[in-house]
Amino acid sequence: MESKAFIEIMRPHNCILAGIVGILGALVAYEGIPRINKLALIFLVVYFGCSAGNTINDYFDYEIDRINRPKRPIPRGAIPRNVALYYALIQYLIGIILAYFLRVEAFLFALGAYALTFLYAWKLKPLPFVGNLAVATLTGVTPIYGAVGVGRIGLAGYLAICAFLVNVAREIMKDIEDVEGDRKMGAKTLPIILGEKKAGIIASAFGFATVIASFLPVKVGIGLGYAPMVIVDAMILKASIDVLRDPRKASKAQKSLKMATFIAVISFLLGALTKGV
Ligand SMILES: CC(C)=CCC/C(C)=C/CC/C(C)=C/CC/C(C)=C/COC[C@H](O)COP(=O)(O)O
Ligand SMILES: CC(C)=CCC/C(C)=C/CC/C(C)=C/CC/C(C)=C/COP(=O)(O)OP(=O)(O)O
Ligand SMILES: [Mg+2]
Repeated sequence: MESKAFIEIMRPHNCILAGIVGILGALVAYEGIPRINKLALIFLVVYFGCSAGNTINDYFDYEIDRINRPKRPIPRGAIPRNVALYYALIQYLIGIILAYFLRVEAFLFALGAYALTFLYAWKLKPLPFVGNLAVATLTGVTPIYGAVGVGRIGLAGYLAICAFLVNVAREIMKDIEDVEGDRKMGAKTLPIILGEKKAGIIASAFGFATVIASFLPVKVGIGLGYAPMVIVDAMILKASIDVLRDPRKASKAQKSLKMATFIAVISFLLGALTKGV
């Protein structure tokens, strides 16, 4: 067993970003700075929900990852499959214990989100579009989780709409990217059911919807710090137009959406901290 594989299987880059989005949700909802211990708990509950979800995802995706992602920890033999299962359950337990120290609504919210990450990996992923919606919902509610953790919703609702829409677009683009391996395994993803061209049209529609939704916070006077959103919208528009024209560009487009998401999170944070400027 490789010890570093226990970090790798978490996909920490995703989980750190998700945890930051949880804190962002709390900041834009609270319109101020909540207590640091509360922000730390929100970050960790989201982090462990994401890391446990990634770990259990690789546990259930063992067969398909042997084709699509053979270098991942389980297919390459760095972590035995049964050890990955126990490791995921331990991460779930840590996150739930930490959630207990937040308000009861946040504890129950975490239970539901954790259950959905497990259900996605276990049963929902092979279902056409349902799997995409499940991941996008989990990703979308992350800022809402931070807001629930501090007891208000505020601007976090706009963050959630954008997060949901951009992740539906990205998940469909990832399915187009994985269509060969998924077809061999009999998965029923949107590009397999409808064809790559139609799936590309749907993905780009969600991309365009994200750009429109990204203007919502401007309505409520988010600050000048929001200016980097112009770069985000340009990246999303280009990725969406590319996939609309040629679904074979889905791999590059999904990576571009991931980068756009990272810049958008920073833009929302700066915008919230400069609200009214
Ligand atoms: C206008 C715009 C783009 C706003 C962004 C809104 C926003 C706050 C997005 C953040 C969403 C979020 C919580 C991202 C965290 C990263 C994450 C867990 C994404 C979901 O990943 C699932 C994906 O299938 C994992 O695949 P991969 O990234 O290839 O490992
Ligand atoms: C709101 C709370 C408390 C937690 C949310 C936790 C978060 C941010 C979840 C985000 C979505 C997520 C990371 C789900 C885990 C499952 C996952 C990795 C989905 C994508 O996996 P696949 O569709 O198999 O694609 P790859 O494995 O090829 O990346
Ligand atoms: Mg997977």
